[in-house]
Amino acid sequence: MEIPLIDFSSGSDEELAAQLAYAMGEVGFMTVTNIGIPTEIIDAIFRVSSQFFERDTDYKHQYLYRNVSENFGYQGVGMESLEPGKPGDLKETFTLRLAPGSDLGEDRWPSEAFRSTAQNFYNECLGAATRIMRLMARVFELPEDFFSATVGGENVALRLLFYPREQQVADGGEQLGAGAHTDYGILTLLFQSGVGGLEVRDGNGQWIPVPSIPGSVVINTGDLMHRWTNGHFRSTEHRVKPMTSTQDRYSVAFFVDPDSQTLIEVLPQCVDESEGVTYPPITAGEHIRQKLQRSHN
Ligand SMILES: O=C(O)CCC(=O)C(=O)O
Ligand SMILES: [Fe+2]
Repeated sequence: MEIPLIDFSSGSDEELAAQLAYAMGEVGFMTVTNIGIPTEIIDAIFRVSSQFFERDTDYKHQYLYRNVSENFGYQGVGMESLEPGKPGDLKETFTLRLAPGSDLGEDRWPSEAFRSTAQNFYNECLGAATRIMRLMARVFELPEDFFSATVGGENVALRLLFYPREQQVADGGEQLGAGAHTDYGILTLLFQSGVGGLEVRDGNGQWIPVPSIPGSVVINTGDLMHRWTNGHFRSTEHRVKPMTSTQDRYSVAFFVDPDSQTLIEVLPQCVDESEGVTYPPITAGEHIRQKLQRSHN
């Protein structure tokens, strides 16, 4: 299995939609270049991220994550297991749900520069994600804003991720940087800083590395897209290997999920008589709540 590479600066919308349909239908992941997010904005979020994670534990603990309904704040190594039941992930994170519209107090943000950089980056990512969602709607011959109209922002989250170097791996190799999981919502944009470690699982259960290509963004579809399309778009399992070498790894993820009240029902055009409807309807809120709970126990 190869991760398809798609250049968004060339081709008509129809051609891009066809490439996207192939990538999401066969792999569930693609690497995209020229999505239109300015390099300075990407560089700035990585700068803010490393400045934060380099601080000491006492400092970072001032901004601790409190609960899954806020879905906001800092988590240290071991505080989350993306693969439920496994030892905690060897990563640190700063999660920012609804970065621009957040009504959490000033004291929850490390600095004004952190806040404005995160908000700028969030807005750019939302623009890029909207373009992708419109192409996805085209694939299923839906009105252009069918998917994007469900994304008001209440379940959209930006996440800064830091995988510190030289980790001691517990339980005979069971512990990972990020445990094997599928993402929850419509799609995820993932930016990597040049250090590899992300892997996706192919149909034979083999783990395939996703290279970190400078200037590119990795995009994958999540569970709710999988359900909506009756499995036509994949929600592919992925994980991050633990950083046991002398290199730190940074990444930034932007999760695009529908508003809680959105009822995710299999699209009629995705049902053919032989397969029937595979998934019962579920609200986006219920699905996201279940997944967040499972990884934060
Ligand atoms: O850090 C990465 O490369 C992937 C992180 C990830 O898959 C996630 O947070 O959902
Ligand atoms: Fe993920």
